[in-house]
Amino acid sequence: MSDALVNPNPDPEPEPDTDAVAAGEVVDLDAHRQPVAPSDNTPAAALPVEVVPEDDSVYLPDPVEELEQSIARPDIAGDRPLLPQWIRTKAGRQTKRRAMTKQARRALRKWLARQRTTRGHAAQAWRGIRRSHDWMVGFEGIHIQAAKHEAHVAVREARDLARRARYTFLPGDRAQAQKLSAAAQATALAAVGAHKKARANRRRIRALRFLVAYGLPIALILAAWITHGILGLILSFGVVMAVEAFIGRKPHRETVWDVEIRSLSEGDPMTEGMLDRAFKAAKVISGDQRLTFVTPPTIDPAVRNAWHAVIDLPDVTVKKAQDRVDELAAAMGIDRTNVDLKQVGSNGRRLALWACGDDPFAGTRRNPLIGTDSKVNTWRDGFPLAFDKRGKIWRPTLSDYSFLFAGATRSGKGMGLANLLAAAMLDPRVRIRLFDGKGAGEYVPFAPVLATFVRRNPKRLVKFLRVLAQEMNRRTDILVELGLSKANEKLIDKLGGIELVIIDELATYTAKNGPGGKYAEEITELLAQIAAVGAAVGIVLALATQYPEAEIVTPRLRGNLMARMAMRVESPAASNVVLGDGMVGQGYDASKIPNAKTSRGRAWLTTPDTGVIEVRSLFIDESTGEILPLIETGVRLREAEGCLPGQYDDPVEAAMLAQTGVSAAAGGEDGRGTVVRRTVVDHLLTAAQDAGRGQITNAEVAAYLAQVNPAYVRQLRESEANWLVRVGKQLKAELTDLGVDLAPARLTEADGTRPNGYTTEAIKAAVRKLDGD
Ligand SMILES: Nc1ncnc2c1ncn2[C@@H]1O[C@H](COP(=O)(O)OP(=O)(O)OP(=O)(O)O)[C@@H](O)[C@H]1O
Repeated sequence: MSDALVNPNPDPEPEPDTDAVAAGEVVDLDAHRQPVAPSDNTPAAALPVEVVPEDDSVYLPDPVEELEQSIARPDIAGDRPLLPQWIRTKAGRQTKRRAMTKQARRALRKWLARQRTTRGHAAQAWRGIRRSHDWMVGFEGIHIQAAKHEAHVAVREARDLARRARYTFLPGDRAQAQKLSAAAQATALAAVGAHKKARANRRRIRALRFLVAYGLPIALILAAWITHGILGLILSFGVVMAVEAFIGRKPHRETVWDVEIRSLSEGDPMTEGMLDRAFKAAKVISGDQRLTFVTPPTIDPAVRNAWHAVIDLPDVTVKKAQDRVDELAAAMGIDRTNVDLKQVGSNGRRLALWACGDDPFAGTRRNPLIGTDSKVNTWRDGFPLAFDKRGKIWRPTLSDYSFLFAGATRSGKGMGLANLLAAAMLDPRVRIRLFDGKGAGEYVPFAPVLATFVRRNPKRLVKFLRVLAQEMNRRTDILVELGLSKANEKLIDKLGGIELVIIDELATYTAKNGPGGKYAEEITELLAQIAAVGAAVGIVLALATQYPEAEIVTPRLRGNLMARMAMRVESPAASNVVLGDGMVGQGYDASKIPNAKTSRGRAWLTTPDTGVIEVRSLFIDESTGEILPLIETGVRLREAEGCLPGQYDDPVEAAMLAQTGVSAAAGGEDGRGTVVRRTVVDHLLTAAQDAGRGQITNAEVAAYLAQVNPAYVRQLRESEANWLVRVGKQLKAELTDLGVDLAPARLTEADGTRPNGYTTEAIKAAVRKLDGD
């Protein structure tokens, strides 16, 4: 089939001939196109424009951009006025081929649908046998009857004429009568011969038909029985009955579909007529109103089976069309997910309509950073997070707001965070601080890059957030000094890098009766404060939770997390907790996302830049360890710039070390985020608890410390008294360094002796003080 189809409807007045277009209208775009009013806030019908990253950040081009380039061949000679460029592209041809295949399939399906039986297949098979028998019997009988009748008549006539000739005595008349009698006899003989021939003919034809109608099936059944036994008998009988049922089918005569109804999901092309009907059926416009096409429906080469058009609505706002998107989609034979309606321009009536016959989120898309070994500028270019229905990849920046990822278990929250981490690792300026509330090992491989990594430790988080709040104030002071309200890219280094605080499974920390219950209120408050002003000074939060409940994510906290991604949730109420009160009523309901493997990562995303849009997160295959090379690249890039944990002065972890005696940089000592403090006070407490008397003497303390710390071991030729004095001094110095006020006191032992030592209560009080409780 030629690529060049003639425009079936160059004139906007008459109804377009929908049948004439097989796979997409080839139209004079220039003739139809009117200038589209530029708009600041809407990207219009144009394919999305991406930020072009500069030299210090790498992004692979979106497939959309590639396609746009591939169809951007200029028509230098101007000799293709009626053909849009895309029809000449591979994508255009493929789309057309697909549409034709789909239509052929649909035609077959419809034909089959008409063959349905209403009285059971056995009846249908019996009808088939009867029909086969009728066919075998044939219509030859009627010829034989006629020939027989003719023969009878001719014989009777010949007999009469012979009798008349016999009894005619006048010589002239007798000769005439004999002549007639002879002719009648010849006719009678011929008629009898014809009758015999017809009978012979019928016997021959019937024998042949018998062979086909009965002989073949019987032979098939017998052959199958002999060669394959009883199984062959059953199978061949089944086949014969199926053929008989097919012969006995009784097609529905009444029309079960309306030829006027066209459906994008069936592969029909989007046409002006289809849209006009759909808008009327959805009651967006009334029966006497008409749509005006600014650009006619054309294929969107970026997405399979997708179309777009720009329409001027008659005395109706785009908002009204958006409100009736469900009905509109249904009238086009697709789901609302497959439709995107955007206002173009500022008069409120120009609509950019995009619709796709297939589910645009049925396929996955890989994160474009996979395989990259260059830096990413997350402040300016953002991080690739998700793709929308038009195939555009959204890249929120780390310069404006904090994030919330929420969804039921296995809905894809982790993938959202993985996309964020993938880009953050490749930006050495980002100090990633990860608090894993689930406590599993999934983030351990990231540890070498993480400025802070702590697993399931609410007490540590609350202390950290206090320190971070101070850090936020320090940064704010710098901005105040410079007379700025918000950090800019040049200031990032001066401020101390971009702080990205990731908390996976927030409920561990903010649930009142969870493991962090004691700190829940303070953590929520600190998070809300940091989310409110942090982004302005380069501190960004990314929180993830499986329990989107008002207790876990309070409305105040949610209000300050400006970018929120609601994956599939369990209830409309949970969806509202993420997206905002009343959003379900406006049609944004994450609980309607199907609970299926193919919908993992699907979500409603709301940010100040995008509004509420439907997306699916980009995919990073954990099973094949796709993230691991990115971690290695992250380590290499950071090492080169002195940005690995331990290579630079980190005021946050330094403060945490001073407060708690242990650092969680790169996951702490074991690199697994198991940040357990092992100070001398802990040793004292363990020793006292081991002693089991509620107190411990100096001598016992010295003996215990010598076991756990070589510095306390008694030296060769050191007298016991000297050793005890040395241990006492060393211990005092360590306690002073920790800021712990714990001096030995005189104890009373059960045997009446009064050695120096510590009560367990006094040590516990020192531990509590150290923990800041
Ligand atoms: N955008 C996506 N495309 C394809 N598959 C995805 C996508 N997002 C998630 N998945 C798959 O869904 C599964 C669950 O994802 P993930 O672990 O991110 O969910 P989760 O909500 O964090 O689960 P959990 O609550 O158990 O931690 C994984 O196997 C993942 O590969």
